Amino acid sequence: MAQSRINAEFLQSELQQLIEKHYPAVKTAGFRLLPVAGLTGESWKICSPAGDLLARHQSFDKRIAGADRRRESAILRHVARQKSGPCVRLYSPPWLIVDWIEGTPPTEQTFAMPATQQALSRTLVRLHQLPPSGYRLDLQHQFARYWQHIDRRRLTPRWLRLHRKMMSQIQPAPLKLALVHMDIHAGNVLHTPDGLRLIDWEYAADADVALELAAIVRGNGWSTPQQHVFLREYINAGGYQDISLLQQQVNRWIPWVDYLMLMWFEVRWQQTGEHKYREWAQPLRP
Ligand SMILES: Nc1ncnc2c1ncn2[C@@H]1O[C@H](COP(=O)(O)OP(=O)(O)OP(=O)(O)O)[C@@H](O)[C@H]1O
Ligand SMILES: Cc1ncc(C[n+]2csc(CCO)c2C)c(N)n1
Repeated sequence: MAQSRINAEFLQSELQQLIEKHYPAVKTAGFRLLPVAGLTGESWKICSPAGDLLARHQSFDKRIAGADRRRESAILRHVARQKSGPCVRLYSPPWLIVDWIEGTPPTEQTFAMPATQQALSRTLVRLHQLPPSGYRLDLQHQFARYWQHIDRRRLTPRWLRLHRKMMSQIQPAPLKLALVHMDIHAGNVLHTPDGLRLIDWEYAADADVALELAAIVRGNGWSTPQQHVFLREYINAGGYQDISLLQQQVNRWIPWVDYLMLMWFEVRWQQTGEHKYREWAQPLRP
């Protein structure tokens, strides 16, 4: 705890210097740094009369967990014209500074409602119409990296067998390769006057659109009827023509998404010791 406070203080002063160097206008207008999302010092809201910003630090742990600020910055620039994500102001490793988006997130309840699903489907379809970014997602490569960071004592023979299977299986051939966000949940969506916008693009990459849809369905624990409503909305918004093919492909990706979630929860449990990760991993453990 004391260690993380010292780390946060160090990051705060590093960020302070970065702003003073790159933003004379913000320095002159005055600014405050507010930690967001816990006390690790990874994300700071920069509040200034010249406009609010969000600074995101690349930590070693987050890099192991698959987040990459360089990729995030490149992808945010790639989607900039659509205004579906925040605008990048500065990428100066290990810091990425983006605009703070004023908006309200849906609640867990409203997130699963038809109106939100319709708006989300439209945003996703537009995103999935962009050309790929050049950052291709390779799940097996990611699994292999996660494997190095899992507590060996938690492995079981069944898990070992599952890992071998996931590593040797051929991945489903993409139905439609596109830029996908890969971390869509109520906390990463904002209702704004410009429509629904997405934040937290740290896992975005090029992959099959059906993988994105499978990740949404599993990550948000949607029931089969909710899943159908959502896929129907995605089809209605022009995302794909054939619902049964899309449904079949989403189903193919589900074991991959479940394994991704298990591995990520296990890595985060190992890194942070936060019990929520161990609890979330439990139902996915073979
Ligand atoms: N560009 C943005 N504009 C407005 N609010 C934002 C923006 N980015 C993040 N936020 C807010 O700040 C909070 C923290 O964001 P951040 O992505 O840094 O951490 P997190 O989502 O809690 O953690 P993790 O990065 O591990 O997913 C978000 O929950 C959101 O409420
Ligand atoms: C390609 C890809 N890699 C890692 C993650 C990180 N992640 C895996 S499970 C989970 C929480 C709930 O789904 C998060 C944030 C991702 N989303 N997409």
